[in-house]
Amino acid sequence: MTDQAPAAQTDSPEIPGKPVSASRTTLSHIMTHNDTNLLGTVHGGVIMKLVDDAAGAVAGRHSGGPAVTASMDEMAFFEPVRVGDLVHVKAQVNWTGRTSMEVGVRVLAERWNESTPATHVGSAYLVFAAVDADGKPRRVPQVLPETDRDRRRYQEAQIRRTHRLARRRAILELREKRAAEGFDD
Ligand SMILES: CC(=O)SCCNC(=O)CCNC(=O)[C@H](O)C(C)(C)COP(=O)(O)OP(=O)(O)OC[C@H]1O[C@@H](n2cnc3c(N)ncnc32)[C@H](O)[C@@H]1OP(=O)(O)O
Repeated sequence: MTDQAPAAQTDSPEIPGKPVSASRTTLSHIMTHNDTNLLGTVHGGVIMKLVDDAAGAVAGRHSGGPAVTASMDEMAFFEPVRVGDLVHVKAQVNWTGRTSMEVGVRVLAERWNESTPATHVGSAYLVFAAVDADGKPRRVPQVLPETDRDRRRYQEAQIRRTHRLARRRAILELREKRAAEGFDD
């Protein structure tokens, strides 16, 4: 079940859809001692910055202009990243709404000077809103999934979207109810 049909599909036929592959991007970076936390492994915040950078590039490419991070959820770290790891941050648009896009990101790490298989060290889902020159949301092209994997990711993103909206609505309703009961918290 979805909360709505993507608006690009229904009320903005003048914007042609774009395939997932048109904006898919990989950002790669070698981790150094500047990137470590107090435990000596790479700081999660350093990885999150790369994730936001890669996702922002994808959102800008897909929407054809500026896009801002609206939310980042389900950032998961599976394995520690170490100094000397070559980190690849792979990002693609999973889903589009009227003015927002969900970008899925996979983080892989391999030793910078060894040809061993890369390890999947993290994943994240971010929502970006495309904005105009005044910072107001603007319409985005509908994303066109091309492979079975793209289609699965699109369907999973719709489920996350439904849950994000339901969670936001439930919290707003609770706050309104408490305010009506006289709570000032
Ligand atoms: C790349 C960077 O580093 S940017 C820096 C960090 N980010 C920012 O500064 C963004 C600050 N926030 C904002 O400017 C605004 O809140 C915006 C543009 C994200 C949203 O503006 P609003 O006036 O709330 O617009 P609106 O409610 O229409 O939301 C726009 C779209 O974003 C989606 N959205 C807004 N907030 C969220 C959220 N917290 N989580 C998920 N989606 C969201 C909406 O569902 C809507 O999508 P749709 O049109 O596809 O249905």
